[in-house]
Amino acid sequence: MESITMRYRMSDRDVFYGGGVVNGARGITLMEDCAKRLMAKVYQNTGKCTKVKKVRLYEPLFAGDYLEFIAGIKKQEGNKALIEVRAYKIIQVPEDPPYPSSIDVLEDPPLCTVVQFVYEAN
Ligand SMILES: C[C@H](N)CC(=O)SCCNC(=O)CCNC(=O)[C@H](O)C(C)(C)COP(=O)(O)OP(=O)(O)OC[C@H]1O[C@@H](n2cnc3c(N)ncnc32)[C@H](O)[C@@H]1OP(=O)(O)O
Repeated sequence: MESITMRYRMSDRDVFYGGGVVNGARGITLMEDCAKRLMAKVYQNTGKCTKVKKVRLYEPLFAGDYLEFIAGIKKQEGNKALIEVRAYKIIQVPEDPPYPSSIDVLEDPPLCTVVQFVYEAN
């Protein structure tokens, strides 16, 4: 199955709420970028998103989190594709970091966000 992977570190620029919390829409925007890249890979054009079929926000995202986004095609019919993008937290900042650069590499990355997009290729 065709897929693409993108890694991104959330930063203070991505924070919307107090406590360093990133707004859900920021994660979804990055996930749509992944869906577009997958469309380009499969159809050689980015097409257009016609529907957002599912959005699940299972875990909050914070500045300093490293996310791994994985996009795959769940269903294809003609020029229509149902693309699912999953976001996993692979690294986070420890609660009481001994150094400003301290990180925790998560052995079992939690699934944070799932979005399904319906795309139509041009
Ligand atoms: C100040 C601002 N207003 C704050 C914001 O708006 S923050 C912006 C974005 N939102 C978030 O970051 C929310 C992130 N999500 C959470 O923090 C939590 O999910 C929650 C607090 C919303 C709920 O947590 P909790 O009560 O612990 O939920 P659960 O009972 O564990 O799970 C709820 C349902 O989801 C299912 N589920 C959980 N994890 C997974 C997974 N990895 N894969 C599949 N399904 C998962 C779980 O089974 C529950 O399903 P049911 O309701 O039982 O069917």
